[in-house]
Amino acid sequence: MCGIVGVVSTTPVNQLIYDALLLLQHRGQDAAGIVTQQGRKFFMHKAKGMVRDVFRTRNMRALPGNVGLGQVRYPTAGNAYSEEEAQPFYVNAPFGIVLVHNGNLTNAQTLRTELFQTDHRHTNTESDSEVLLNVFAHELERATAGVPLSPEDVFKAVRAVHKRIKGSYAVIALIAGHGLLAFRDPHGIRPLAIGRGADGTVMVGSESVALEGTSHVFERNIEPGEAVFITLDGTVHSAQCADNPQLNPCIFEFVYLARPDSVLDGISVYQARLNLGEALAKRVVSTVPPNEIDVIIPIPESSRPSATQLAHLLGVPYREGFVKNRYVGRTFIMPGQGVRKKSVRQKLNVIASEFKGRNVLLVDDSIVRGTTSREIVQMARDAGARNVYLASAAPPVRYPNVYGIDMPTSSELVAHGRTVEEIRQVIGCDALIYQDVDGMKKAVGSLNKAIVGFDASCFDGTYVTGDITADEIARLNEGRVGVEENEEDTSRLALPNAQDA
Ligand SMILES: O=P(O)(O)OC[C@H]1O[C@H](OP(=O)(O)OP(=O)(O)O)[C@H](O)[C@@H]1O
Ligand SMILES: NC(=O)CC[C@H](N)C(=O)O
Ligand SMILES: [Mg+2]
Repeated sequence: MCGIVGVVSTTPVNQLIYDALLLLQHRGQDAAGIVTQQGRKFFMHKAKGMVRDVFRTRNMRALPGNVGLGQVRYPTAGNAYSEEEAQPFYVNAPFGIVLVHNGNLTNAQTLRTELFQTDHRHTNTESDSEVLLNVFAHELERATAGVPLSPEDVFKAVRAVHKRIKGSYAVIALIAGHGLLAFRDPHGIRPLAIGRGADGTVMVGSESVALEGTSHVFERNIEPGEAVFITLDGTVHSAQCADNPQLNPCIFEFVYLARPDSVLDGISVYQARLNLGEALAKRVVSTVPPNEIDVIIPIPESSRPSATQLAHLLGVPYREGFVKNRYVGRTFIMPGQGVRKKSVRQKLNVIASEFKGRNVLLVDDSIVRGTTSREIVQMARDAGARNVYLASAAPPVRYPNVYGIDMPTSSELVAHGRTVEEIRQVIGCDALIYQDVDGMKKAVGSLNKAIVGFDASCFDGTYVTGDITADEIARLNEGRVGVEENEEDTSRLALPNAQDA
């Protein structure tokens, strides 16, 4: 999950791309980059860090032109610490292409070998996105009938890309002197939308909030498998480039990744979270009678809509018991377990009066490694809570994610191989209530009946692009830097009074 944006306008786009990236900052905090084009020349600035830190005034001044793209990175492949793997990526032939990618390729290693041995192309990083760019460049070279490029040439290249690459990919690319291309994988796992400004500016971005927050009107989602090519005069061409497109958006976008004020694939993220809270209410009453709960407290930020709806339905007061330091980013998308753990305490502090002598029900949107929950439950106890119950608006996360969420191995997931009772003991709460998988799918899916199925692989172990074997998962993690050495293997966590599963 990264944030991507692309713009074709008649006025300078540097500030517009910067503003859109700020609105997508929650999708990636590790690196940021922008490329603009003036004449035939690309201007690029990218570095590690958040948008505000990466772009100083001098960098912004050095990004001229009326067309461009940008990305905020959340590393899920390659090297989380490498400056070179910040996006956009550039290749000089054919024409000159820069590209940004949200998602994760599951056959990047095979493609890297193929690129070298068959296509004779060099990749210089461990990033799957660089592989994607080179596959696209190779196919564009083959598809080009003449200069200037026709939209049909571009679509032909995208068709070939869909045949070669596997995994999840929402992509925006700028082809020098020709236009801006956007396409989505045949399952539409990662989101991508297009909209327009009053002056005719065309914008493509990961979430509707990037369009609306910069005064553009959302027009539609890019369809799974579809490619949209916007020529430099703002004309939009589009074509379906996949043989069997099927919309299977990632359900974790609705649980945690996306901003609540976004609408993705026709579903309001906020409404999805309210529905998850409603479904969770039914699960809570069967475990803890509402009259034994004095107060419901969300774990800020993402669980708030679900917690309000849960409190409303149970008729229990909703209170704020944790204050979030707004200057600390999202902890889940930080690379490395050490920094994630430290950041929970830096990020959240208790209002002790809300806990003292009370039975509290804490609500989170999801429990992944259990980093947040274990700290929070202890903080609630230290603040004097009598009983600390914990409810999760998502089901247990039991399987690795291979589509762009940083959950590469099952051993780091607190729910992997454990019963709910065992997880409860690891987290240290007095009762633990999870959403169930069907309840989650219904809660979100009822908001757009056209969606036949979600990618819910981290919850149900079903991979929409075809079965992913344990070997493939291991191969995907080869060459990853910035995860393993810091990662805490939760299978080694001691259970207080029980044997590990
Ligand atoms: O079990 P864990 O491995 O700790 O992961 C789950 C937690 O991480 C996320 O919060 P985060 O701080 O990233 O963002 P938020 O402020 O949007 O809730 C999520 O909302 C959970 O609170
Ligand atoms: N999560 C993402 O979308 C990341 C994109 C790409 N796989 C990277 O690691 O840079
Ligand atoms: Mg959270």
